[in-house]
Amino acid sequence: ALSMCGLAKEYQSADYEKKNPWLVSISILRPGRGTETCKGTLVSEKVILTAAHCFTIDDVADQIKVKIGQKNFPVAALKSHPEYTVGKLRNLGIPEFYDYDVALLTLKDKITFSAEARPICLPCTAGTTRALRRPHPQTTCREHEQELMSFGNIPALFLTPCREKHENTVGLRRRTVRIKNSDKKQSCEADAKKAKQYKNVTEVSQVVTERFLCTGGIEPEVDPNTCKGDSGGPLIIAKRMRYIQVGVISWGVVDVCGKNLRTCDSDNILERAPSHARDFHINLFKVLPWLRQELREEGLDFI
Ligand SMILES: Cc1cc(Br)c(Nc2ncc[nH]2)c2c(Cl)c[nH]c12
Repeated sequence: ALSMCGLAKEYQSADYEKKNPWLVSISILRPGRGTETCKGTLVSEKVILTAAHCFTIDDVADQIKVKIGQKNFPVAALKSHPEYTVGKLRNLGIPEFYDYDVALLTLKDKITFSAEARPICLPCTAGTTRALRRPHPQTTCREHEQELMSFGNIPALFLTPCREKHENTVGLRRRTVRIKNSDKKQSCEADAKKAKQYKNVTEVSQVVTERFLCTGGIEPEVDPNTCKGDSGGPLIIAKRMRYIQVGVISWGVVDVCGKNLRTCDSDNILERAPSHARDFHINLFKVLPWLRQELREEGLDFI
């Protein structure tokens, strides 16, 4: 049977690889310049979705290490979105521009799905129609967007590493945020100008384009924030224990983490982040033509 996307072990004692079997850790080895780490998601038997800004023009596939569950997988190819151009606005004094900040890694070999390695659901695929318990093929892509991204501030979640208090191991925590999609959208986007890299931004729409979803801040509730290392990770909407990825974590206004990991226990919920600490994610509904094209042979059955 077609593998079911967005399905995870839910029992409390399951380790985090089983609770988030699509989460991929990506390390890019740069001889003499250390290693950059990013996150990504498994979207088919051999393709990983992540952020384009994790890579530089000189990175080649064999420098990239991918870990899913506890296993490492070699990478065959890296392809960033053709419209991603980080230096596009340099002449306006804007050093980093994250429009179309998405990329796909293709693994050398197909992965056998297991409790530790399973794909997440992507918008406008038959898998998401099934996950939403809607009739296939009658259900349309527009209906996916209406059901998932309807009006209002949409509850969503992202995953961030944390330090297990007692052992010295790294855990993973689901953090709930609200996608500001209505009355709070304007003020969410306006805070982009408070990023130190964006002091020369005159018009917010220069850096917050149509491709972005905005989370963070303290209205209607305090949202946790991403860290740089979360780049490329998923922004997920959970519907009846099925998980659908609607965004890719791209950039944020304040790097609330710095070097030290936050502890996993939930007592430090009251983050010290300022109200203008916002995060911006590439909206997968806005890069569908590219996803369809690049994933056309992955058996995802786009609708
Ligand atoms: C997830 C993430 C990525 C990047 Br790149 C950051 N850096 C940045 N944002 C604006 C310009 N550069 C941040 C910050 Cl800051 C917080 N979270 C981030």
